[in-house]
Amino acid sequence: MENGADDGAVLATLIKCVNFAAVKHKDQRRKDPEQTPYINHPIGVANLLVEGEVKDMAVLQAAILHDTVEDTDTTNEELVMEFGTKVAGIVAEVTDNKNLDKQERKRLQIVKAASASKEAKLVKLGDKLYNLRDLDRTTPHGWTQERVVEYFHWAAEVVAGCRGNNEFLERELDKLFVKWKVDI
Ligand SMILES: Nc1nc2c(ncn2[C@@H]2O[C@H](COP(=O)(O)OP(=O)(O)O)[C@@H](OP(=O)(O)OP(=O)(O)O)[C@H]2O)c(=O)[nH]1
Ligand SMILES: [Mn+2]
Repeated sequence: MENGADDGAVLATLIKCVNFAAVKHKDQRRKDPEQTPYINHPIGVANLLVEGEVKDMAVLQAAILHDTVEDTDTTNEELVMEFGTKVAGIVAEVTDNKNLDKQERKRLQIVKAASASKEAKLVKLGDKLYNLRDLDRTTPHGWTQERVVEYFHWAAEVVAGCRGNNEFLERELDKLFVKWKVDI
């Protein structure tokens, strides 16, 4: 069956989004021993949401863009201009304030998760699932086993505030929490 004009527009929007994130993250690598290109992470988070049958385009776009403001020179205004207020708003909700010290940033993620929008909670669930699967697969460069275990426990607290939004993502997260003996 031939694709309709609407399908073309949806695809064009998603490709623009992937390209924007790829350009912004172009010099970044993951912390795994293989130094995987960073862009694999945001694309992978969006792909987890697709596996979880998330259909909301704004959520999928926000997933692809979710680390651009936190980790690159991208501004919220730029996202508003390029992708609109809804997508930019979701990204803003999942963006840590890097001016705060790390402990405070981590504490705020737990506090803010519970009152976040459903859209932001979905991105958070995908982000945490991707990062925990990564930690389950391999240890980032320079991380001790204790730091990995701590991340699992902290992530479970953030995930607690995001529950009730996606059965697939929450089930996959729970499998990892059970494996790593984290109380849920
Ligand atoms: N597990 C894992 N994480 C990696 C790797 N490479 C980069 N990261 C990123 O590191 C962050 C988690 O490391 P932390 O030490 O807790 O955070 P920090 O980078 O902000 O200091 C995640 O950021 P984030 O996506 O913004 O999420 P989060 O900080 O909200 O958890 C994750 O995407 C890797 O190889 N494995
Ligand atoms: Mn992320």
